[in-house]
Amino acid sequence: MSRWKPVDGLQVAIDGPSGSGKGTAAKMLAKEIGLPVLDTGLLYRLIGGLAIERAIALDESESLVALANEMLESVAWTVDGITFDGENWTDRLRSEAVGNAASKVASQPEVRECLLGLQRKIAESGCVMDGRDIGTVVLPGAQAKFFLTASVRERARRRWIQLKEQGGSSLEAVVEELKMRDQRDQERQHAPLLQAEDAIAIDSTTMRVDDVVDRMTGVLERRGLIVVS
Ligand SMILES: Nc1ncnc2c1ncn2[C@@H]1O[C@H](COP(=O)(O)OP(=O)(O)OP(=O)(O)O)[C@@H](O)[C@H]1O
Ligand SMILES: Nc1ccn([C@H]2C[C@H](O)[C@@H](COP(=O)(O)O)O2)c(=O)n1
Repeated sequence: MSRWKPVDGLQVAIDGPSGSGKGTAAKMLAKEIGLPVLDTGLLYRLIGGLAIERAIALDESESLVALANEMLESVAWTVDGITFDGENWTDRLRSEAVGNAASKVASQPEVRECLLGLQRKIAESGCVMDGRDIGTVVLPGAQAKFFLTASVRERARRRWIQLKEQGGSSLEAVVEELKMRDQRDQERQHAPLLQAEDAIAIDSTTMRVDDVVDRMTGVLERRGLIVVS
C-alpha cells in the first residue's frame, strides 16, 4: 500500500543522461506514490536490439520506422521490464552495445514520432515517465518535471558496476562510451536531451537513491500533487 495518493492524472517527467539514476528513482517514486511507471529508454533499446538482431543499419530510417511499428504491435511492459512477441527482452537490452544502438535509432525523427502517441496515451491517466525528452516534448504539460544529473565519472562508475556482472569493459572505456552517448543525445536535432525550463534539477552525484526520491516527493507534496493516503 502506497503512503501517498496522487491527484487524478498526475504526470511526473524525469529526464537526464545515462546513469544519472532516473530509471531507479522513477520506479521507486512510482511505487511510493501509487502510479504506473514507464522507462521510455526501453522502447528505444528494443528497437535498437531488434535492429542489431536483424542486421538493419542504424541510420536506415524507413526500415527503422517499419521496425518501430512492428514493435508497437507486440510490445508489453511491467515495472520489471519489457516483452516483445511474448518473449522477455529486458536482460538482453541492458548492454552498452544496445544502449548505443538505441541512442543512434533515437536520433531519427521519424522513429521518435512513431513512439510519441504510445507514450502520451500511457500518460493520460497519470504516470511517472523517464527518458530524455519527457519534460520537453512528450509531456510538456506534466505537473512535475525533474532533471537528474551526476558527474560523468560517477555515472560511469555506476554503469561499470552493472556491466561487470556481464564481464564488461574497464572504467575508462565506460567513461568514454558514456561521453559519446551524452554528446549524441544532447546534440541531435530532434528532441535532444535537454532540461525543460520548468524542471527541477537534482544532482545525484553524492546522493543515495532514497534521498533523491525523498527530494521528489517533497516537491510533489508541497505542490499539493500528492496527499497522505
Ligand atoms: N543515487 C545513486 N547512487 C548510487 N547508485 C545509483 C544511484 N542511482 C542509481 N544508481 C545505480 O546506478 C545504476 C544506473 O541507474 P539507472 O539505471 O537508474 O540510471 P538511468 O539514468 O536510468 O540510466 P539509463 O538512462 O542508461 O537507463 C543502477 O545500478 C542503479 O542501481
Ligand atoms: N525518451 C528517450 C529515452 C531514450 N532515448 C534514447 C537515448 C539513449 O541513449 C537511449 C537508451 O536510453 P536509456 O535506456 O539509456 O535511458 O535511448 C531517447 O532518445 N529518448
